[in-house]
Amino acid sequence: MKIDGTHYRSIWRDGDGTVKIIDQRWLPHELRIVSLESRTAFADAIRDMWVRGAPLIGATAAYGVAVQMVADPSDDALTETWRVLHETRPTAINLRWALDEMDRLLRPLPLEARAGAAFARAAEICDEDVETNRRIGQHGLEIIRAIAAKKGGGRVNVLTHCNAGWLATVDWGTATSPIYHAAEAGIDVHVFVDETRPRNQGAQLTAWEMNHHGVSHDLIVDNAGGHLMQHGEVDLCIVGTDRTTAQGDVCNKIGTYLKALAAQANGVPFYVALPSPTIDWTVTDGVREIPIEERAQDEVTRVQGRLPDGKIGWVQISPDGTPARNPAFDVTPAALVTGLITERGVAQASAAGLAALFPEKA
Ligand SMILES: CSC[C@H]1O[C@H](OP(=O)(O)O)[C@H](O)[C@@H]1O
Repeated sequence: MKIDGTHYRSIWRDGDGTVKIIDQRWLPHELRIVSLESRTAFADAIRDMWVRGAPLIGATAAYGVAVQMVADPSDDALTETWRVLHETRPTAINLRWALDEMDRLLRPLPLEARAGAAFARAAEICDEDVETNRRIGQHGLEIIRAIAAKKGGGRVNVLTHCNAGWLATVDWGTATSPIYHAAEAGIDVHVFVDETRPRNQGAQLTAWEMNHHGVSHDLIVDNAGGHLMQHGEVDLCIVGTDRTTAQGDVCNKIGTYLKALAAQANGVPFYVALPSPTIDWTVTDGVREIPIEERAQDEVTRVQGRLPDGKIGWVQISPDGTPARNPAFDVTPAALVTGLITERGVAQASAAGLAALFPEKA
């Protein structure tokens, strides 16, 4: 995506051969680019959310394997890298998908061929993600265009949760791709950006993206969405996903389920932007089977931002020693999902719906 005239992806291999990322912990206040040069650095970057978002986590892990193959291409190193990177975050299926992809590709190869093949595959995974998200945008654009037509060309108000933007992927984003495509098609689109506690990916990242892309938006507290829907101010919701089951149950950032309940209660279409690597074909019951990451309590008891001295830091918002729970995701049952916007088109949130678009998986 273009930032001040420069085109960025959220991860790339630089001309000097190093892998660069945008360290998202410092956005929106500072755009910090860092190199990841060891398996440990890649693991830290995923675990501590320097990069986040299911597709980007997968792409980062793929490059993490490639960097490790330079250091040590042995079978043991390949196995240990799978383990070290896989244990960083348990919920986004793209992490396991990418690690399995790399392992399947590399293990049959001679050691001396592994690093080159790994970097080539990691680059392909990035390019595939960009194309997948572009197609999601095209399919999602038609949904927004139809709503605009029903409103006589009036403004289409979209609510989104967390950041499923280009910062959560390699480019375009998933939930934001239809929004960007609609804006570029000249449709009057407005976005309600859920701040998304506790890590505020909406306030810090989606608002930053909307600003830079010139998309009209309002930042809202997470608890305002139901009220806006009740008052007819939301035409549709589009969110991302970290893992969607073959039956269409959608695991996404904590709070998504509540938005889906409010959407159903108010007759607001609730769409999920779903790149196919995010489908876990092995899971049937999302609510009971998808592992939900529990993150540190201090993400709840503190909030990060720019301090009075201009530095970026954390402010405690609750009494010392306040205990907290911090489940990072929840699961929205398929029955609450209007449609799954995939790179192959819009599917019903059901086994039949996904099988119709992905017959090879059925
Ligand atoms: C396009 S996937 C984005 C997805 O990932 C986010 O989680 P996190 O920021 O913790 O990695 C959130 O669930 C987004 O919807």
